[in-house]
Amino acid sequence: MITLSGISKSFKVAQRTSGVKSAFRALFRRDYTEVAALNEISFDIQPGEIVGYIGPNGAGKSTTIKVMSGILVPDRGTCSIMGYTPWLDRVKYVKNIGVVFGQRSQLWWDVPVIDSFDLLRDIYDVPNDEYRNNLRLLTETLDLEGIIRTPVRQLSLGQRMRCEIAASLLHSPSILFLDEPTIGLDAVSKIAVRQFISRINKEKGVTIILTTHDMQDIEALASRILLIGKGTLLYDGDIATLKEKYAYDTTSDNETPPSIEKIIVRMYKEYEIT
Ligand SMILES: Nc1ncnc2c1ncn2[C@@H]1O[C@H](COP(=O)(O)OP(=O)(O)OP(=O)(O)O)[C@@H](O)[C@H]1O
Repeated sequence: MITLSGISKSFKVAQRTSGVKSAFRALFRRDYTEVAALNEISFDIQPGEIVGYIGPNGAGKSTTIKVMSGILVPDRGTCSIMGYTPWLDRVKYVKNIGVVFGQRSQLWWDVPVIDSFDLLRDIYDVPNDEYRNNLRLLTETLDLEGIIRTPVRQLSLGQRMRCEIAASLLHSPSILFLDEPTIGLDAVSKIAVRQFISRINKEKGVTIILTTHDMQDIEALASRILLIGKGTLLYDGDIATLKEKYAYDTTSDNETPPSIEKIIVRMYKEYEIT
């Protein structure tokens, strides 16, 4: 369903130094450095999987999600998702995917949530019956009834995040990219979001790629993880195997068996990516 092969992406970043002299010089000459965000990333994801995409800050997770959702064009490599190349077939492709960036909103700030939903229905050209059914189901399961007529800017983070997730699913996508969907949520909201993600995966077979720094998200949802560090894919395998491998590892502390959080910290150290 998803195949990435040798995806590389770098960014050209203007060097800025402080001081009036440097600012003046920068008007005429800019120095650039290149940041290699992704280096030959390859993996396959099958329909119905929930994959945890993890790695430390700046590892390249969001860049990968942006490439997979067609927002960024890689420098090299191929990406085929449901037969589409995301950045080439954007218009047709986006009907098949939902994307949630925990740190950004796809909802219009000043209007009631329902107006954003209606707009998304028009953008994605969702048939009326399908839209009504999805809206009803999402309103019930994500408990949106009391907030759907409120402007987005008046919502709490947890309320907004539930609306963001609903917004990403109104057009019944087969694939959902979740980039830090539980960031900043309280314990109750986190559990509610996790339960919902698990439910749409089980009941609707939605394939989910989840980036998160919250290892409890991973523990609760993913059976497979992809570990990325400094733009390179370092581990691709199931969590059960990792747990077996580290089952009797008591080097970091006395926790036996170690939690997934401890295992990941250990892996970050082993791969020298912290
Ligand atoms: N638009 C951009 N311009 C320049 N550099 C960028 C840009 N976007 C990302 N980068 C750089 O690419 C690298 C990977 O960034 P990315 O956002 O993919 O990391 P991440 O794994 O999602 O990190 P985090 O966990 O902190 O969100 C970082 O070094 C970052 O500074």
